[in-house]
Amino acid sequence: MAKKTDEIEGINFEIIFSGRSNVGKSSIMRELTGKNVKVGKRPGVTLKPTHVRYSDLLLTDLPGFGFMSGVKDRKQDIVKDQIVRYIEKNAERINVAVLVIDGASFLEIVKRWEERNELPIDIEMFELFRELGFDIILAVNKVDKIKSNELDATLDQICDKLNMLPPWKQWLDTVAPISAKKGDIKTLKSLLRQRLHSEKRDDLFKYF
Ligand SMILES: Nc1nc2c(ncn2[C@@H]2O[C@H](COP(=O)(O)OP(=O)(O)OP(=O)(O)O)[C@@H](O)[C@H]2O)c(=O)[nH]1
Ligand SMILES: [Mg+2]
Repeated sequence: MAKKTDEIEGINFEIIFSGRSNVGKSSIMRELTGKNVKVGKRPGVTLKPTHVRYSDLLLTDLPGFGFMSGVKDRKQDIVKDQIVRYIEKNAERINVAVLVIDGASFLEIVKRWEERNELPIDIEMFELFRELGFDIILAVNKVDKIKSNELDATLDQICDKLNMLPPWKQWLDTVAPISAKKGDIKTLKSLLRQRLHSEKRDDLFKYF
């Protein structure tokens, strides 16, 4: 089982997985590590930061932002505060932030928020990660739900919303289209390895 502890000593490299509820953060952690991280059909499965540790490397699966089924609004706000507190408290040791989105519903959800004149929460988080100086990877998950002839255009529009000038292929260092469910996360793995390599931590490659 993955650990659920708040105080963890001796970590030199931390990678966080963050994003809206139900986008597949825990599925990615499970695929990446082979550990029995809890995943679920409804939003709001992960309610506390959940860790997988290898040596001095920590992978952290965060609870999701936003709607969670069967969870009260107030509780959602508490969870959101917890996430932001976790991120701010550990900002110094966090090297990489993987922002996970559901590629099949992202544009629709962003449109809904924009129609209400609100800043979509994913975009708010992306900006927070930038401000904190994290190296950001955008994992566009659930691409199995996007028609293959629409994939490039969808990825272009997603980049545009996050202030990355399209075409998305200019952002191959940042954007990883994946499908955790299909077990296809190789673009993400390769970006993570790139980050480990640039920190001279090739010794950690063996873990994924
Ligand atoms: N079609 C498809 N479904 C996926 C993919 N990845 C995950 N899912 C499904 O999405 C649902 C949510 O997955 P989780 O991994 O629990 O999502 P999460 O982001 O950890 O959710 P919270 O913990 O609630 O924030 C599950 O039903 C998964 O099977 C994918 O690549 N494609
Ligand atoms: Mg989860």
